[in-house]
Amino acid sequence: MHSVQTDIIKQGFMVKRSQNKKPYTSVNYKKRWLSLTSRYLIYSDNTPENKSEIKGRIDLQNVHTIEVANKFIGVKDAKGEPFLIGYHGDEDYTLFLIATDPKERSDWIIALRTVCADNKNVKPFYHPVPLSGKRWPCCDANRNADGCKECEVWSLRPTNKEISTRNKENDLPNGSSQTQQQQQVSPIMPGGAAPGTPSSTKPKTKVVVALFKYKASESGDLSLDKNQEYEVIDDSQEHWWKVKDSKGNTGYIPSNYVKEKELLGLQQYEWYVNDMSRQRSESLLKQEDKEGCFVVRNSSTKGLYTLSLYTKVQQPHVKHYHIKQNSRGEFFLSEKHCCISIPDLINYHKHNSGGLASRLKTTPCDRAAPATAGLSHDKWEIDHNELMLNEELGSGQFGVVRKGKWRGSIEVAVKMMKEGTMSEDDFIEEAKVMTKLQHTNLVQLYGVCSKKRPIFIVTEYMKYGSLLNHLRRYETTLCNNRGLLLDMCIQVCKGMAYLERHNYIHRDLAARNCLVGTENIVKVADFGLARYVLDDQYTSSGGSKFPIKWAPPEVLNYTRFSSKSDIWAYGVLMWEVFSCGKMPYGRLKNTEVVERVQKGLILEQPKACYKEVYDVMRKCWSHLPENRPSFRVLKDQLLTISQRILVD
Ligand SMILES: Nc1ncnc2c1ncn2[C@@H]1O[C@H](COP(=O)(O)OP(=O)(O)OP(=O)(O)O)[C@@H](O)[C@H]1O
Ligand SMILES: [Zn+2]
Repeated sequence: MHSVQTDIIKQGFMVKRSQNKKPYTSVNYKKRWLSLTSRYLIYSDNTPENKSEIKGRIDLQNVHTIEVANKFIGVKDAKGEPFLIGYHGDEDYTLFLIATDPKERSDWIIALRTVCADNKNVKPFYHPVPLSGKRWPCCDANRNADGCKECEVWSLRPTNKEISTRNKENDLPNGSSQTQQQQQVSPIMPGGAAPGTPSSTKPKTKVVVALFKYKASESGDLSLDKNQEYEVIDDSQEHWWKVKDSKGNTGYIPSNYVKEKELLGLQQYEWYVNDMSRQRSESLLKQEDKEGCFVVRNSSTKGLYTLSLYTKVQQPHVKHYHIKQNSRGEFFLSEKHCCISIPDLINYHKHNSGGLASRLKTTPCDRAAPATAGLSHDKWEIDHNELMLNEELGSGQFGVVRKGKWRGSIEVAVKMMKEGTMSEDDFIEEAKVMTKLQHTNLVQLYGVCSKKRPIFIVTEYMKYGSLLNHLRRYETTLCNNRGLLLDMCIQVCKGMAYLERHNYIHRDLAARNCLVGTENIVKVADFGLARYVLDDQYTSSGGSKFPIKWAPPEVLNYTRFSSKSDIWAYGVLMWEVFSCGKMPYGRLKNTEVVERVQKGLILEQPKACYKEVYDVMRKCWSHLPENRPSFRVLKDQLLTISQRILVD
């Protein structure tokens, strides 16, 4: 029997996966009684009343990851909703638990994250499935590889409704008479399941809410109405889930258009824009140009929020306010007006400016929905006849790029590949994989038209064209806004960190291969394409079209590409950004550049560049690849620099 009953925050039965601390012992799943205290997560073989024996416990101080796991965590027909807890012991361990339904899972996750809220060394990435042998099946990386999936921000605040329906006793076993010490529940402290739900209730299905409208294009797809709820039938594939609407219709929908209802948090509000940077929020609000227009975004300090507000008083500008919390956990912008939740606080300031530059009046409207991973479920071959081709957007090595529309509704860019420029069959095979790469800062590949020649590559359309042209066109305004330049670099870094996490090498990263869209979004394009080019003027480092000025010594000498050669190119890209589109090494000939690089001479610090940012570039140009940072590390460093330079 354990004796820490006084401090129980949450308890209940769950299925626990054996932890396989020794390799090659067989995996088992056992029903366990879990007790969460402020210090430990304890698992026993039974309830304390029925003579329980403690089987193990985790010291919560060591927890670094608390995330939803993939449905299939190694057992064929596991029912329920898995999640995982990563923690340090003498090694790094992951505990997989399976809750009966989505609500119970999210209650456990929120309760655990609340207890662990102040933990140090919380990890930014994780693998959503157990290690298999020496590899991670999710990303096929080896066991030491960093996670392939981004962790959620831990400070998911429950809504008011959740707070009021909270009941601390409902997770106790039926008929239990034990008294619990009242846990110290601050208003933001999440609690257990809804009142009166014994832990043996029927598993509830996962319900998602549509964040965007979606129009089904194939018969197997389902349209989404914004804010409507859908029941999830099959979420075993990453990007397309099968769901059921309220009328009983079923079909596939893009998973990035919905969010699990239980985890919705602030995302149900129009004004919440998630991870948008300070610079991008300014672009968005200025574009909208309405007094009192505002958004709430994640601040650059993880777990905090910032209100960005547009006002024309005196002159049009955007003000940024940290949303602070007092010792009681209440939120405020000015200390006189504290509210129990962020939505309440926003509501308050809709009626009272309460010290802000303006009352909160409107939010930006008609924001574009994100690109989907392919144009429909399991679709990457696109019918030529369904593409309407319009004006030319530009042309490159491979041929002409034209703006187009798919089935009269979705704007796309169509790259018409000059015949004989690429090994087509290999590329078409690869395109299946590439449509599955999905990130805010990557230009989405929708698919290919490969049944006729020339083949078309169909991608997301980006309104402002290549980053290089954009930098040159807006040189005067951009070079006075160094914060925006740094933000562009950070956006590219995020896209590249995603590729790095998926062991995907770009091979031709440069400002000309990034594209700019609305709200100053920057995305990386043409990743991996270089492998399929047949022209050896382009592929061999001695060739006249080879991107020598973006290549590190090991590529020049041995054509050795890696994520670290992408890092070198990224340093050059940063240089391009901060010099507003200048040609690296000016008019030096390729042979002269090679000589310089071999001697260890590097590009000079551009005028508009911060010293700290130039230091980062120099690290990217370390002669030995292993001395260069990774994109994952770089991203954090750049965010820290941006935080220091601009008061958020
Ligand atoms: N998805 C897109 N949306 C909008 N414009 C695009 C898109 N893709 C390409 N463009 C435009 O077409 C131009 C040519 O693109 P392309 O990728 O073929 O060549 P490039 O990148 O300039 O050169 P290279 O082929 O040597 O890499 C770009 O500079 C850009 O202006
Ligand atoms: Zn993985």
